[in-house]
Amino acid sequence: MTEKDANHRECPACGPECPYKDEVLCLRNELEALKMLARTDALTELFNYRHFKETLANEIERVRRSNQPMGLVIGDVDHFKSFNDRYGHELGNVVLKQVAKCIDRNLRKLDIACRYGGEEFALILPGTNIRQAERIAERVRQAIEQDTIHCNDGDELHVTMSLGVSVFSSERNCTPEQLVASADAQLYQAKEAGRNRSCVEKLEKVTSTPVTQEEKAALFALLNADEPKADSEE
Ligand SMILES: Nc1nc2c(ncn2[C@@H]2O[C@H](COP(=O)(O)OP(=O)(O)OP(=O)(O)O)[C@@H](O)[C@H]2O)c(=O)[nH]1
Repeated sequence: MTEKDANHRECPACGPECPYKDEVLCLRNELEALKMLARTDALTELFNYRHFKETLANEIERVRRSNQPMGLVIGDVDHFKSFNDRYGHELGNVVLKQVAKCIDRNLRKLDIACRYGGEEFALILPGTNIRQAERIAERVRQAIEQDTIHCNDGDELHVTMSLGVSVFSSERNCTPEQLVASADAQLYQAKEAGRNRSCVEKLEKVTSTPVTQEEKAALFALLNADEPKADSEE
């Protein structure tokens, strides 16, 4: 919106002649800025954990309705404690900011990058299947590996990241917490396997949907057929 448009906007409370129009519009803008701030991590400027939690729950609902899968990647900077101990917390913070930028550069517009906590990052990837999520995780991993951190004394440093990849689809029945736990388990595998790698959840292909006895009975009733006595007799 141009400045001219903004000046001609009606007051949302009392219409065009409202004497408090400018004040109300200004407060409204401030409220929007505060809302954004409440969802942003102060250090990295990515979304924060609060936004992650809300968005993950919403995206899971969207998958259930749209049938489009969603990827979840959790990444953790390798040996970050040693890095902090050796180079100091301030440089550690510089690294976290740079890692965040690197992640952001390597995602698509619709992807949602969050700081999960400490040196952990979470990426919500709407409309993404497990193979695509794996490719994105690898792209991020390689970009971080190739990025150079320039220190004030001229030194050049590098960090790496381990990542766990999981996916939610409409065939899957799990809670947001279980999905996070599954990506976390893959992250653990990546650390165990030597770090600086991504590990992907092995999904069992769902070939049939389990049907309850009640659903079976209802189906047979609909078809006016006799229900077999027990599964073992079929
Ligand atoms: N500089 C800085 N350090 C942080 C921040 N948040 C967490 N850390 C540090 O990140 C380190 C995480 O260490 P660990 O969880 O032991 O893991 P690690 O050393 O990265 O080892 P692996 O994950 O096993 O590769 C701790 O030393 C925390 O103090 C932060 O905002 N800034």
